[in-house]
Amino acid sequence: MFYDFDPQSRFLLGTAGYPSPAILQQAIAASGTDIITVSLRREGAAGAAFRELLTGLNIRVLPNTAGCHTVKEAVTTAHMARELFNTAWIKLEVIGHADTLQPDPFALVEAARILSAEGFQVFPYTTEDLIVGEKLLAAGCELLMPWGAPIGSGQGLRNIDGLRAMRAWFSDIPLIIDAGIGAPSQAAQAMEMGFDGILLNTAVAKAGDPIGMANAFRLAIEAGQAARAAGLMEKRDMAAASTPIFGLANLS
Ligand SMILES: CC(=O)[C@@H](O)[C@H](O)COP(=O)(O)O
Repeated sequence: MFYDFDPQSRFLLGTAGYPSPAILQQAIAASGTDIITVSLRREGAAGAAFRELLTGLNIRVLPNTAGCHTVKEAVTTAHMARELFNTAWIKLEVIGHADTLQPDPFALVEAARILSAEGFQVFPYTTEDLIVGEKLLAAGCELLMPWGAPIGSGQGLRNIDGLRAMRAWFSDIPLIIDAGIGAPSQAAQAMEMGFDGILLNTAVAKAGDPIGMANAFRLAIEAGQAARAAGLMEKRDMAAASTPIFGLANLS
């Protein structure tokens, strides 16, 4: 569950930077997503146009505070988002570093505390840091969104060990990988590791064929989820014959 919502799809899609609104609309349909995220600061007053684009699609909007660098900016943007989209959901981004777009953990926790106390259901974009994760939960968040890699980098899961530790540490908390996913195989890998969802934008929006790529990510995320559910084999250091020798005909 992501707060009060149990989505069918574990693919959360960003809506920025598509070649056209029509391609965005078709990419959303091809992704099979139940949740799209929209940037208030980038879309500005385009809320009405956005709602129109979603007509007929059974999709929940997760507004985000992309581009915010301070607690005040993020909180103000969240207030605007609530008005515009009539939702208590907010994907909270408070960027601390212009080059890496790394979240500012101190401002993030503070903004999460303020917004949670105001009744928002906060989806915090964070790192794989366990202590920051603990603080975000204490601030009122019910899920965490660790980065795979810096936004727009397409590097995939850059700190596998850190993410694995996070998955183990927060075993009962929904964890959604957010940002830095560049290829469907990386999304499948995260789902195989037991993450609960994947949020991405650039890899689809900037693909040669965004609709085809949205479909490819849908398949990969479903495959990773199914593989996890089916029980992946343990890795071994040594070979283990896959064909049993018991019952072999004696040819000597
Ligand atoms: C759209 C959005 O919310 C981004 O800030 C998000 O983090 C996606 O990152 P990528 O563009 O790297 O997929």
